[in-house]
Amino acid sequence: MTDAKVFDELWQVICERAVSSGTEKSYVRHLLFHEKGIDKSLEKVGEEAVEFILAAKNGVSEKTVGEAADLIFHLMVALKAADVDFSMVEEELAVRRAGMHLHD
Ligand SMILES: N=c1c2ncn([C@@H]3O[C@H](COP(=O)(O)OP(=O)(O)OP(=O)(O)O)[C@@H](O)[C@H]3O)c2ncn1[C@@H]1O[C@H](COP(=O)(O)O)[C@@H](O)[C@H]1O
Repeated sequence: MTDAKVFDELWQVICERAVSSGTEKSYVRHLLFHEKGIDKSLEKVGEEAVEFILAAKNGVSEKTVGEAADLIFHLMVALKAADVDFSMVEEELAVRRAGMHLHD
C-alpha cells in the first residue's frame, strides 16, 4: 500500500486498541494503558524524534525512512492518548493547503 489511506487504517487500529480490553499482545495497548499515562506515549515521541534526527543527519536514507515511520506512528498514538482525533490534524493541514489559518 503506498497511498495516504494507510494513515486512516492505522488510526482506526489505534482507536480499536484504545477501547478493546482484549488480552492478545498489543504494543499500542501497551502504550495507551501504561502506568505512566500519556507520559509514556510522549516519551516515545521524544525518543523517536531524536532517532529520526540522528538518522537524517547521518544521511542513510533507509534508516531515515524507518525512523520517520516510527516517529509518525508514535505521534499518532500520542494524539490518541491526548484525546485528539487524527482527522483534526488532517483538517488543519487541509486548511493550510487552502491558504487559511484556523488556529492563528
Ligand atoms: N506501526 C507500528 C509500529 N512501529 C513500531 N512499532 C513497535 O514499536 C516498538 C518500538 O520499540 P522500542 O524498542 O522503541 O520500544 P520497546 O522497548 O519495545 O518498548 P517501550 O520502550 O515502548 O516500553 C517495537 O516493539 C515495534 O514493534 C509498532 N507497533 C505497531 N505498529 C502499528 O500498529 C498496529 C497495531 O499494533 P499492535 O497494537 O501491536 O497490534 C500494527 O498493525 C502496526 O500497523
